[in-house]
Amino acid sequence: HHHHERSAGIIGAPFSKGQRRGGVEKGPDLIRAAGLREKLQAQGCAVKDYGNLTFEEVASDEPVGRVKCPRAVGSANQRLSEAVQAVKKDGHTSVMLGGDHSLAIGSIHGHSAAVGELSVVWVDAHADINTPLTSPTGNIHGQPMSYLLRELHSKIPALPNFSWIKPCVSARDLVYIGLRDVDPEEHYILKLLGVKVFSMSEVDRLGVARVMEETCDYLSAKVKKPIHLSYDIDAIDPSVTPATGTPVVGGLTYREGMYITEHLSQTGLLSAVDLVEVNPLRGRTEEEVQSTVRTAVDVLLGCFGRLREGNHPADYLMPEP
Ligand SMILES: CC(C)[C@H](N)C(=O)N[C@H]1CN[C@H](C(=O)O)[C@@H]1CCC[B-](O)(O)O
Ligand SMILES: [Mn+2]
Ligand SMILES: [Mn+2]
Repeated sequence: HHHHERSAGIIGAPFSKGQRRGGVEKGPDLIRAAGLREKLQAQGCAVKDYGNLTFEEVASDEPVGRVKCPRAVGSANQRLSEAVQAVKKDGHTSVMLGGDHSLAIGSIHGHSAAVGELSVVWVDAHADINTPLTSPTGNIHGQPMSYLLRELHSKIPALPNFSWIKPCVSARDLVYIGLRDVDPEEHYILKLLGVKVFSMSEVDRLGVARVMEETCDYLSAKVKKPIHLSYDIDAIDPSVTPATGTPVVGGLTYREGMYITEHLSQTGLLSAVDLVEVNPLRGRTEEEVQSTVRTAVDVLLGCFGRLREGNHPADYLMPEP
């Protein structure tokens, strides 16, 4: 059993109740079918697949105020939190395959339970920081960060199956990349809390290399903390990843999407990754679905050391005649 430099613990979270479109629960198995495990192993990464979580059926889940499916979302994320904590305790980098972005609640909560203070890099067209009272839709996939930030705790009403959540992220330890569809209420919150944002305007102005340099300098300005990367596939342009619930034009190129994870991988601080919002039913053709799923896999391979220049095993020896 030779030593592996990197080790991935895969958790499938086939969950869709943080939003209204069926199909996103098929994400985990589609990403597996595209060869995630084999491709990670081929690049020298150890892999343990913990399988798909099974989420308890919630009988009646009437909205609370505007918030939809709170009981199912709260229960699913409590299970996910426990699962991520266990994967971290087993010594792996956690890889959570969604499912919708409400799953970041459990993923980040469980990661923090295992490692303590952490940084969050949120790659997304959206900020997903609405509170239950600011949300325009009531869909919890647009709200996950509001339950996790200490600075917003006083703005969050009690919800059924949410009382287990302890806010575990400080606004100073959060960076957004790729924003281009932010609700006014979210924009107010981001400004109020002084959250670091690299919207698509900054990506255009600075270029992705400078964005990543500034992201990492900003997050490690005081002390280097484990990084939680929460990657919504809709951060990338819909011309590349159309099979997703809330596509927005003007997104990251495939190349920028890869550069982000190549850069984060090389910090050695990447401790957990979410890859969410892949929805095959939102692809108009099989090719649209496959382009989306292949890109999701490539994003994850970048997290575990894959470089476009190529890679070779540390112990490789050229064949001798
Ligand atoms: C609501 C529609 C009309 C709008 N184009 C749209 O999608 N808006 C985003 C922004 N705020 C909304 C919400 O809070 O419900 C939507 C959340 C997207 C969640 B994500 O996980 O995909 O990032
Ligand atoms: Mn999004
Ligand atoms: Mn999102």
